[in-house]
Amino acid sequence: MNLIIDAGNHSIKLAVFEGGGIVFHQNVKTEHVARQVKEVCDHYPGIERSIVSSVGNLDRKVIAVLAVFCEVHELSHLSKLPFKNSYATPQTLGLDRIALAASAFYNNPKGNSLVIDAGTCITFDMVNDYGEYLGGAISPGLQMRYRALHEHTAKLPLLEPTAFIDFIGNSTATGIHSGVVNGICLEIDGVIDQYRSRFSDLTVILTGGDAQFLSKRLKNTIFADSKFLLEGLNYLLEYNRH
Ligand SMILES: Nc1ncnc2c1ncn2[C@@H]1O[C@H](COP(=O)(O)OP(=O)(O)O)[C@@H](O)[C@H]1O
Ligand SMILES: CC(C)(COP(=O)(O)O)[C@@H](O)C(=O)NCCC(=O)O
Repeated sequence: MNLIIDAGNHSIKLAVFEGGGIVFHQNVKTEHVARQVKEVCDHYPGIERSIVSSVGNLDRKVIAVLAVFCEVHELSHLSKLPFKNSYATPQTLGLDRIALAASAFYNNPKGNSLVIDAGTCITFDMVNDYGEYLGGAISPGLQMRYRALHEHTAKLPLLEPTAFIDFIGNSTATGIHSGVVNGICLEIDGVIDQYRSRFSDLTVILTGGDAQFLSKRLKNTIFADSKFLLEGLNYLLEYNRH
């Protein structure tokens, strides 16, 4: 069994894999991770290995707790990758983006894949049909856009994401919802179109905390998979076994 830890900027995800499939997964708040890791390891004594990917503020204590129970691989730019990484600054590439690229590569090794992760940020990551990771884009996420409008103005309220009726907002609230939600959807659809014009037979994956909310609002029909990143980390853990 493998224990997977994905520490994003919003939340930390724990998952247990057995024989390539997920048998347990959970979102945990930062302050509870060390305790939760111990509970999961106690509950699944079959856990032998673990991989940790952090782009957030994961307490080093979590790694120390984990090391008591199993072998730990801390994902880094020095980890072995199954694809060619052509990012110009591999040492600064987000570890979550490496995991997404790994998942894209394993799921579609001979095809073109674009992964869109709608989390704290929205990231776009491209793996081509030669198994080469090219990079992509980093854009503000859904909550971040609502918060930015509130925090950088005197008058705009902080709103929660909601379905809006028309792109012409006729009030402050509907104007904000249109700007944020309609803006993100047009951005994602537009970016997908750009990639489709350059790459034939492109597979597009949408994942991350806001994937479900956004997928039904996008023009492009794409596959939303919430476990995509965790599966990428599990592949990388197996790939980095000694
Ligand atoms: N339980 C939830 N209910 C509603 N929205 C959620 C929930 N959990 C996460 N989200 C949404 O997902 C986003 C974070 O996605 P996530 O993939 O967890 O981000 P990160 O990888 O940056 O930690 C938040 O901005 C929020 O909009
Ligand atoms: C872009 C990110 C902040 C996204 O983080 P997330 O929204 O998944 O929490 C993260 O992948 C990161 O810190 N990247 C480093 C810069 C780069 O990828 O080039």
